[in-house]
Amino acid sequence: MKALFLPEASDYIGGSPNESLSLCKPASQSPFLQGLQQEAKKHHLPISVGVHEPSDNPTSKRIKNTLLWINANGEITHRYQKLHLFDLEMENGPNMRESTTIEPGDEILPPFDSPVGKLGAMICFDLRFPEIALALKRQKADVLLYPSAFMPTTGKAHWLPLLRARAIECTSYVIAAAQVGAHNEKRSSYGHSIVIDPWGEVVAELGGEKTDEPEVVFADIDFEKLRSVRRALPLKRRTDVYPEV
Ligand SMILES: O=C(O)CNC(=O)[C@H](CS)NC(=O)CCC(=O)C(=O)O
Repeated sequence: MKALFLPEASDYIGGSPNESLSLCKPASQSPFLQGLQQEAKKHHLPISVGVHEPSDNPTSKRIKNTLLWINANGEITHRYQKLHLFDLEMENGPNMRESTTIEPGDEILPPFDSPVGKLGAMICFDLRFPEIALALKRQKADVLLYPSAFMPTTGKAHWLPLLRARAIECTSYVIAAAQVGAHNEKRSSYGHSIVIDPWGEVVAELGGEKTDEPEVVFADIDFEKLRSVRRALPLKRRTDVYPEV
């Protein structure tokens, strides 16, 4: 059983807020998504993909940043809308204001079954908020998804330790497919797509030498490993002392 995991914003990364808005299409009118749906069906391969989608409010000047699950019949069966938006203001750049173009979601998508385990959906900047990962783990997620387009500056400093921490503290697999290289004059992404096991060990990663080229990496999800780590390290929370998330 296999599944394909693609990054955040796999449809496009705009060079400006206006470009991002103007390129946005509903799923039913997106040639990119329709292509993926056909391929999913043809190869019987479920696909997780991050895209942009229009707001439900037709007068909104913002769009949604979503993660879609396309099942092996080519149908979109799950949709998570990014909760935390990336606003960054460093003294000498880079700056980023995702909240000007993106409308935040307001719910956690309950983990859902897939051929590669029960999946918990998050997107990129959500990685910095352990509460959402812990809530998904509590709802029985086996695998945490962080499709991303991390910035090179923050990526170098934070990508790996944050992802390993989420895997270790949730005793869960982490799959983080990431955008890589230059998108336009202003934007480029850190890359380093990675799969981490529930013990915190990196089982597959991209990056290495040619960090700027698109690549694919394969990894196995070992359910016996998942069970044995959780058995050995039960992490019983003191929700009598602090609130459960
Ligand atoms: O803009 C798009 O179309 C796609 N979305 C993104 O690239 C988003 C928002 S700008 N990137 C991040 O959240 C990076 C977070 C990050 O780098 C960090 O947390 O350090």
